[in-house]
Amino acid sequence: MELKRENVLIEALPYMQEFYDSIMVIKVGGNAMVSAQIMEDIIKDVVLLRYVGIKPVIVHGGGPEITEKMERMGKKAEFFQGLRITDDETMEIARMVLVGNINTKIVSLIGVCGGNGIGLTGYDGRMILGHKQAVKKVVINGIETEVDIGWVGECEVINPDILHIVLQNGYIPVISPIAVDAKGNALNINADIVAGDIAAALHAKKLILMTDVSGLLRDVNDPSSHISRVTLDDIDNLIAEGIIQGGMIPKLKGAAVAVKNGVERAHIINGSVSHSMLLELFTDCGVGTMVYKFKKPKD
Ligand SMILES: Nc1ncnc2c1ncn2[C@@H]1O[C@H](COP(=O)(O)OP(=O)(O)O)[C@@H](O)[C@H]1O
Ligand SMILES: CC(=O)N[C@@H](CCC(=O)OP(=O)(O)O)C(=O)O
Repeated sequence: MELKRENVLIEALPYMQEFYDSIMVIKVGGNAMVSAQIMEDIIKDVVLLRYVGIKPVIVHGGGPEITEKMERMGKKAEFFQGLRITDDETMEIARMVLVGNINTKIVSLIGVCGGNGIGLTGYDGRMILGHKQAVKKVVINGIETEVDIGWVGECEVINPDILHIVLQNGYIPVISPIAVDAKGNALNINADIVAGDIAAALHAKKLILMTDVSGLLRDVNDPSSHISRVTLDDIDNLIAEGIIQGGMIPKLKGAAVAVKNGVERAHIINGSVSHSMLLELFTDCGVGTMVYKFKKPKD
């Protein structure tokens, strides 16, 4: 049956009413930013949200770009449990790529699409205060070894004041996942974790995590094994069963922090499919995986 255009628009009305004036934190992963066209489509959607009275906040990643830049500079990217081992030089490269390149590009695109973006890092307004993660202990061949993952941080405090100021004035904040420690050192934090913490601190209505898969899959190689809903209680089991792996772990952890702290729902969606965010937010058929706190709502 052909869906009439006017029906699509009218289906959006109750959602627009519900979301009016609410804050939504949108995390755009490096893997979602697959092409200039996709990037533009994502930003157009964000600007549309602003024009229908929603207050979007973007947190961006850029892991693949950091790796590419490191390799071009003759440096091997190494990870420990999904976190980039970040020595002095890697921190410099990460800041160059995240702040100097990706953040500026997103802010510029927002302008081109008719919105007002403003680029921020954890330094601005002392927004993301953190500390270096402790040295990790691992057992290799039966011998306990210490692994220092360098300038990788953990959020301690989020000061959302600067975000409220810019949101109140109609800007779309664009946040790089860089925190600052008490001595002023920069810290590299996974962008999903930053997005979860920011959504919690802002008491956002929703956290939307955009990546390159259509949400959580029971079998990562089988797109038909899509899981459309998970509760907070499901997450630990799915990690323990090995179903949630690699880059999906920080996403679910970020989603869990947000939802535990009052964000109504978190959604993991495929950002590399054009306008997936509009479908998730404004139509009756969601397209990703929804993370929520309590028992499953009725189908
Ligand atoms: N159960 C799972 N369902 C879907 N994706 C998974 C799952 N477990 C691991 N993944 C991996 O997580 C990746 C997304 O995380 P990541 O590469 O960090 O993306 P981003 O750069 O968007 O943050 C997927 O491309 C997929 O390979
Ligand atoms: C500590 C750590 O691993 N930080 C990440 C920050 C960027 C990020 O999270 O990017 P994606 O969202 O594209 O994965 C990194 O250096 O890759």
